[in-house]
Amino acid sequence: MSRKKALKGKGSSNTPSSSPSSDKEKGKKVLTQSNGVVHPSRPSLSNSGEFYDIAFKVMLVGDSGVGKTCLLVRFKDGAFLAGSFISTVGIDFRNKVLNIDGVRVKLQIWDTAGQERFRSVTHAYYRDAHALLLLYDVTNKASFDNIQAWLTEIHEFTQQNVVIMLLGNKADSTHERIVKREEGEKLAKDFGVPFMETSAKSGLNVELAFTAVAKELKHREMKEPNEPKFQLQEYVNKEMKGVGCCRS
Ligand SMILES: Nc1nc2c(ncn2[C@@H]2O[C@H](COP(=O)(O)OP(=O)(O)OP(=O)(O)O)[C@@H](O)[C@H]2O)c(=O)[nH]1
Ligand SMILES: [Mg+2]
Repeated sequence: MSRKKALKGKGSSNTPSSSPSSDKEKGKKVLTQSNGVVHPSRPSLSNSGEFYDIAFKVMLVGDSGVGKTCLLVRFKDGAFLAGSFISTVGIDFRNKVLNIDGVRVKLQIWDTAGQERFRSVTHAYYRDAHALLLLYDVTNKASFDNIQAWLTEIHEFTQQNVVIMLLGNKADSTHERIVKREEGEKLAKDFGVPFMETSAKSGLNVELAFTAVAKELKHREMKEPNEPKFQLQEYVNKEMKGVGCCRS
């Protein structure tokens, strides 16, 4: 399999037409399959010095304030955006290349605005997504109660085989916690999606959330005929850290 340049750093867009087609715009040959998975045609080096073998689009969704932007910044830069809350306007993306079992997987991660008024912008991006991380805030009951509505919306606008993972974020907020971990687990079980708690603040399980999704996507795309199916929830259960434990 050949390799290709990862898109440069941070991007932002308010229209799907300016979604990450920059590889094509730069005149480089990119093989895009019908499901939108990108297998680049020849090697190249990104500005950050990273090659990749295969690329996927991942979206962060959930109510405003649940911590989507912070989760992405923690994953990409290893930092926490403390201080005043700046709500995302429209949609924005960042890239990160992960080494999954020797394969360089580029995740193009779309950070959406949780506010209702941007919902139609977000809908336009759903159909290209290979995976969604759906977040609620363990200190905000409304954000948890809205998960069912989010899932309905996701199923309406995404590809049928999209990977969905439910994340209960802000797990570091022990005193402010309203939603118990067991409630998150039950909801996820009811809807048949994998689940874990995360904290963009402490870093708890942040790397794992993205790695698990990347593993699932990579396995789906590159599975050998007699290789067993990757068990996402089993992998998460094995690797997951609990609150009060160590950093991810
Ligand atoms: N304690 C704690 N606070 C967090 C965590 N993640 C985010 N926050 C705080 O929650 C607020 C909202 O975080 P954002 O990441 O901006 O929320 P968002 O989901 O991107 O919101 P929108 O862009 O409006 O959709 C900020 O004040 C963050 O500092 C976390 O894991 N723990
Ligand atoms: Mg945001």
